[in-house]
Amino acid sequence: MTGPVKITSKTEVEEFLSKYDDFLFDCDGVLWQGDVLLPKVKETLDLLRARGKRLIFVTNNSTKSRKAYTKKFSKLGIDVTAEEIFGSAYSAAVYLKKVVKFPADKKVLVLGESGIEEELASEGIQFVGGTDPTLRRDIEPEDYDKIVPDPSIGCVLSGLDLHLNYLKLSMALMNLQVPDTLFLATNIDSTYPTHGKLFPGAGTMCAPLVLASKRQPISLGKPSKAMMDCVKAKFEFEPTRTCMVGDRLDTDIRFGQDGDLGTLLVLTGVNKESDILAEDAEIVPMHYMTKLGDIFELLN
Ligand SMILES: O=C(O)[C@H](O)[C@H](O)COP(=O)(O)O
Ligand SMILES: [Mg+2]
Repeated sequence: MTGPVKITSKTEVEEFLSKYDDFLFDCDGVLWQGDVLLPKVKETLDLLRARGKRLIFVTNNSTKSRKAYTKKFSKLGIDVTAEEIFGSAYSAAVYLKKVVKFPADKKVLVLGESGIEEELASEGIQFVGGTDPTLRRDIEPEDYDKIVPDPSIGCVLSGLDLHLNYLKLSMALMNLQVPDTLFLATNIDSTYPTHGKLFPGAGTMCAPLVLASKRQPISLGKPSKAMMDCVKAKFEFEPTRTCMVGDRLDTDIRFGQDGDLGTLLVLTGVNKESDILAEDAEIVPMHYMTKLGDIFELLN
């Protein structure tokens, strides 16, 4: 197996760029950490666009809808349309609408933020939970009798929820104990890279439910085939001329490999150089570089 090629020179960047027409960019840990753009990201994206490359943004972060992401990009000085963004909240909403054909008289119980709510609403799917402020409280003694399976709930959908609590977990578990209730996750990332550290990821929201319900969710984020099928259907790119750029081996790089794309790992997020150079490394990208901005810096 040829080892990963580290891109460190102008010649290597030119050779790398000549292989691809389309680039799928992961966001957290590649473009930014939290709300801070990583070095020379804007310059790199502008350079790729100037060379006629197509840019698509594929994020597992379900806290924002595609529309909300366009605002985040704009605040960071980068013009991106909602059509160029494909988030796990959108992936889950499309899956419920188009694959599950979720009944109009049923609701989704959401453990997550507004991104999930907005994408479900855009597909005409009813939901409860999510950012509902009445659920952001301790469980009270009188709740135990009130929390029962709700026949109007057809699905429990979990994502990165910055307001998780015992009350919401209890409501979700009651409904997951009904076998017909669908158990979905926007993604199951173990950690969330921000502020130079690793915080609990979306996977830690559904983990308690997996343990308690003895059920596994269907995950609609990277590296799921469901997400790749959706992205391929929407953008119709040529896999061998498309590169997935990510910071996480078990989501981004796996996603690219399973989709027969080229892969580039950047070391500004979850995984480090030692993870791919280790003898027992299971997932190894084709290429890697210290940060995405190296593309701009090495060419200038
Ligand atoms: O826990 C999460 O949801 C993920 O860490 C995070 O959102 C990943 O986002 P991405 O790197 O796919 O943009
Ligand atoms: Mg990432």
